Parts: sequence; C-alpha cells; structure tokens
Amino acid sequence: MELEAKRNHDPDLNDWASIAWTILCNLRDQSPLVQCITNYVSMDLMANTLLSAGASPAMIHSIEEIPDFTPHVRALCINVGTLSPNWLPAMKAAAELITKSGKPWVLDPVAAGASGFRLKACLELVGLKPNVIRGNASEIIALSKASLGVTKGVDSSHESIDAIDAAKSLAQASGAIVAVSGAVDIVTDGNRVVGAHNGVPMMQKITATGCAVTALIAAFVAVEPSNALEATASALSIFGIAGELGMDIAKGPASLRTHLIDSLHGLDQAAVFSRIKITLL
Ligand SMILES: Nc1ncnc2c1ncn2[C@@H]1O[C@H](COP(=O)(O)OP(=O)(O)OP(=O)(O)O)[C@@H](O)[C@H]1O
Ligand SMILES: Cc1ncsc1CCO
Ligand SMILES: [Mg+2]
Repeated sequence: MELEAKRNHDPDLNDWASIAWTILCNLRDQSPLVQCITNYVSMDLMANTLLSAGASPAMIHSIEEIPDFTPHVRALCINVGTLSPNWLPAMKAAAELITKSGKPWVLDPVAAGASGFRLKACLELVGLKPNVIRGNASEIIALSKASLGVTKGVDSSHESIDAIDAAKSLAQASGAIVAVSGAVDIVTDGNRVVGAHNGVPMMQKITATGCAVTALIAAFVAVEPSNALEATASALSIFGIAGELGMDIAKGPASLRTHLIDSLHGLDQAAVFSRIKITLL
C-alpha cells in the first residue's frame, strides 16, 4: 500500500511501526537499484545490508560509467570515507545526474571535520542538494559550522543529542533531511525533530555500520521519496532493531555483524511492531 493511502486510512501520523513496516515491505517488493560511491572499508557491509533488506546494490564509481549507469538507478549513496581527489568529480557528476533524473541521493560526510580537503569536498557535495545527510554527531557539527572540529577520525567525539541544533541549522541551510546517528538517532527537516531509539552500543564496534545505515536510508528514500523524513527515521530504526535481534545471539562485534545481516533479512512484522521506538523530540 502507498504510504499516503496508509496515512489517510490511519490518521495517526505517529504510527511509526506501520510506516516503517510499510516502507520495508515496499522495498522488498520493489528491490530498488541503489548506486553506492563509497569507501573501501564499507563496500562489503553496505552491499550486504542492502541485499538483506531487499534492495539491489551496485558499487559503481568510475566517472566513465556514470552517464550510462546513474540515470537507471532508483537512489544514490555518496560516502567520502576514503576520499582522494580523483574520486570527487565522479561523486559530483553522479549527484548532479541523479538530481536531474528526479531521484534521491544521500550523503555520508565521513570525518568531515578531519581535514580541510575533506570538509571542502563535503560542503561542495552539500551544495549539490542531497535529499538526506546522515553522519555521526561530530561530522554533523563540523559540517554545520563549516569548520574543522574535534573529531576522532571517523568516530564521533560527541553524543548525538549534542548535535540537535547543528542538525537543524544544517537542514535549514541545505534543504536536506539531516540524520545524526548515536545512542539515539536524531532526524530533522530543520523544523520537526524525531528520535529513533533502537540499536545496541556494540554496533559502534563494527566498522562501517554508520555507512551501511546511510545506504539503507537511500533504499528507503528510493521507495518513499516524498516522505524522506519518515523514510530516514524508519531505516534507522529498522537497522537498530536488526542490531537488537542480532545482539540476542552475538558473542561480540564479529558475530553481531553476521547476526545483524541475518536479522535484517528475516525481520518480520511482529518484531517491528513490538520493538520500534520513534518519538518526537
Ligand atoms: N550507543 C548506541 N546505542 C545504540 N545504537 C547505537 C549506539 N551508537 C551507535 N549506534 C548505532 O550504530 C550505527 C552506527 O552509528 P555510528 O554513530 O557509530 O556511525 P558512524 O560513526 O558513522 O559509523 P562508521 O563511520 O563506522 O560507519 C547506527 O545505526 C546507530 O544507531
Ligand atoms: C575506518 C574508516 N576509515 C575511513 S572510512 C572508514 C569506515 C568507517 O567510517
Ligand atoms: Mg560514519
């Protein structure tokens, strides 16, 4: 069922379980093709996250292929994690082309505040109008202030709730939905702020879980482009629920990685409805 029809049928806009489950079912039905221009560390987990959720990933990044390939994808995920200068033109070309095709793209500004080169690249990409920006708290603060900040490389040195104001101003300035991951995932359009409270702390001990959830957001927004805030919060909660279920049987980060992917693949309506926790902040 279309989300709009569902909303009209069920006027309770806070029925997040129903919203998230509907988007996940549509994603599984439609299996959207998602192009990922991402870092070397995240490629495997990102592709497997998309596959287990029901999407179709393609890690295609060379500038020569973008004119032929990008117009055919349903969404694009750009991640600057292992950025070098020769990758940037391909990222920009893909962002421009997908926007021209009227389809959504999502930016992951990994370690935005770690170097001047990286910050400038991220700000230029923000200028190409991503539909969603998802980072950790230090990344969103650096991007919002456009300054090199206290960041521990790709890891955050801030809590997500400390980045609410930065997220709101970045959303207002860029026109993007901004998501800050952490113990509570924050999602804002610059006006409304919601918190997604699912997930387990051990997810921070697996490299590229943040990158993977950004790609999952791209897949959710691909099937629900006109409700990007709802799609973003839903993707974050669904990924968190998969982490919670995985943690029930995991022995540590390595087995959690495996069980998270399995849980995402097998996620059913009962688990979504009993576990989802998204609130207005
Ligand atoms: N304390 C926590 N409790 C619950 N879930 C968490 C916690 N910290 C992070 N997460 C979850 O872990 C995932 C990754 O978030 P994180 O903020 O670590 O991203 P990141 O720093 O961009 O990661 P990476 O750069 O390794 O991809 C998100 O789904 C987030 O909700
Ligand atoms: C560890 C690491 N370094 C650059 S990108 C990346 C993956 C997590 O962001
Ligand atoms: Mg990250």
